[in-house]
Order: sequence, then structure tokens, then C-alpha cells
Amino acid sequence: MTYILQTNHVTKSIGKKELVRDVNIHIKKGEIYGFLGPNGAGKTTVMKMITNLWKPTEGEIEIFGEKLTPTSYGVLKRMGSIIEFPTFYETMSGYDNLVLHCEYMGYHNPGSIENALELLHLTEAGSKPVKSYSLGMKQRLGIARTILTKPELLVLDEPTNGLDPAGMKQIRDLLKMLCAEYHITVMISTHILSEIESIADTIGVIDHGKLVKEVPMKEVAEMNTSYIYLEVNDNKRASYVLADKLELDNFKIMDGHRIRIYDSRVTTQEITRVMHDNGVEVISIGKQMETLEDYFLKLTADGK
Ligand SMILES: Nc1ncnc2c1ncn2[C@@H]1O[C@H](COP(=O)(O)OP(=O)(O)OP(=O)(O)O)[C@@H](O)[C@H]1O
Repeated sequence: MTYILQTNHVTKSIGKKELVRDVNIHIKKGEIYGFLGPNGAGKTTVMKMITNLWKPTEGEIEIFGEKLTPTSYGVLKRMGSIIEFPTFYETMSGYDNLVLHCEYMGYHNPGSIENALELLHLTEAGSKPVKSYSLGMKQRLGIARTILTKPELLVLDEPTNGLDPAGMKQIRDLLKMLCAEYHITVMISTHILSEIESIADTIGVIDHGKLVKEVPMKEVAEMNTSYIYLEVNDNKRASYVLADKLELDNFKIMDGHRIRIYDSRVTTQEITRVMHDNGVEVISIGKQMETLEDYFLKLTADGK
């Protein structure tokens, strides 16, 4: 399998501090890769190395089949990125900022600025100075700037920061459209699962500087299993009842007095009855789906 972007055993240290360690990312052409991790996990660090802002301390990065070096200008021209917050000339209009970017990139394509502004719903605002923009508008202008030169790969570091739910949805729809119509590959980082759940083809989970898992979304969706949650007054006795009286082995004791039972053969009524018969008080019981959120939390908890 060849990848459009691949990091091979990438480590970054600053002074004595190791920011990320042995990161191996694999991104296929045309996919949306969700780069997921809690604050401080190392997402920006990895993306800074991918966009050549930082050099890895160890390991190497391959993009479009080429090894990234400090002079990989050809590779960088084929990419668009937003790392942390996009910055602009605040007194200039949004439109003029984009003109400047095109000049800087040596890119001339009539209508492309108007087109990008329209896609990000900034046509009217385009003539106004950037200093009058809200945070969300600046984020959208940042995305307009990255797609302006028709890049093959977009690297977006938390691009929905500061956007309201409607703004987030606009960005999701736009990214989906870019992938479907222009076969652009997108790497997008976030610490909010629901932002990428519906659009990502693959997710890479990073925690404490380590890539904990790379997994196709399809697989995660299949892993979404249902379970029975059970809250009781006596955890120990309840697990004895589950194991010895109901002969179940696929259950997990959570924190407090809660238990999850992953077994479709047993009903909530039966559990309630047997618990009662054995002197365990059932406080609450019901059926639940294990969500992507649960899956993600489990991964980051195990990765520590
Ligand atoms: N220039 C730096 N010097 C030293 N440590 C740094 C530097 N930049 C980031 N770090 C540390 O490296 C770790 C990873 O930070 P990074 O910004 O990559 O995480 P992140 O996943 O992008 O988090 P966030 O979502 O909060 O931006 C953090 O502990 C951070 O404090």
C-alpha cells in the first residue's frame, strides 16, 4: 500500500522534553483522516513537522512519495495548511489577503478568490477589513486561503475552533465535497469526536505523544456494541451473581457501583430478578450502545 502521507518513527524533542515519540501515521489518497487526541496530546507538534515548520528529532516523513527535507518546496506547494490559528493582515480586507497569498504562491487563476470566498460564505464580508471579523469568520477565511491554490493535501489543525455548530457543519460539508469532487486528501485534527465522526474515513488517536491506534471508521462503527448497564448497591456481590448464578463472563466493573454486561443472551428482567433473589439491590438497569466516545476514552486510558 502506498500512502500520500506517511510518518516513519517520528519523534520530536525540545530540550529534554519529548513532545511526541515514534509516531507512525499512514494516510491514503483521497481520504479524510481524523487526528484525534485530548489537549496537549501532540497533534500540533506532528502537524508542524508534516508542514515543515519543525524538523523531527528522529524519523522521517514522506509526502507524495518524497522524503520531506527543509527544501521540499515542491511538496509544500501541493499542500494547504492551517496550523494553530490562521493569521492575516488585519487592516486589509479578506479579499486582499487572499490576493496577497496568491501572489506569494505564484498562483494566478481568475475567479479562484471569488470561488473560495463563496464556498466559505464570505462573499459579502470579503471586502471588509479582517480586524472586523469574528473568530469563526477568520477560521473560514483561513480555510478559504488553504483551498485557494487547489492543493492535493490539506493539513488542518483544529480548523473548527471558535465556530458555532452551524459553522462546524459547513466546514464538514465543505471537506466532504472537496474529497468527493476534487479528490483532495484531508488530515484534520480535533479533540472533539463528534466533529469528525461523520466525515472521517480513518482515525488516528494520539495520547501523551504516542499514536495509540489507527483505525478505519468502518471498523469502529462495527465495534459499536450494545451492552446492559447495571447500577447496584454492592458491586462485589453483583459480580459474583453474574459469574456464578447467571454464568456470564463478559462483563466489566466500572467506577462506583456500575457494571457493563456485554452479553446479548441475557435480558434486563432476568438480571433484575436474579440480583433480587440473591440480595443485591438494583438501582438502575438498561440497554445502551457503546459509542465512538467510549471507544476513544478506552484507547486513551489504556495508552497511558
Ligand atoms: N515549543 C514548545 N516547547 C516545549 N514544549 C512544547 C512546545 N510546544 C508544545 N509543547 C508541549 O508539547 C506537548 C504537545 O503539545 P501540542 O501543542 O502538540 O498538543 P496538541 O495535541 O496540539 O494540543 P492542543 O489541542 O491543546 O493544541 C504539550 O505538552 C505542550 O505543552
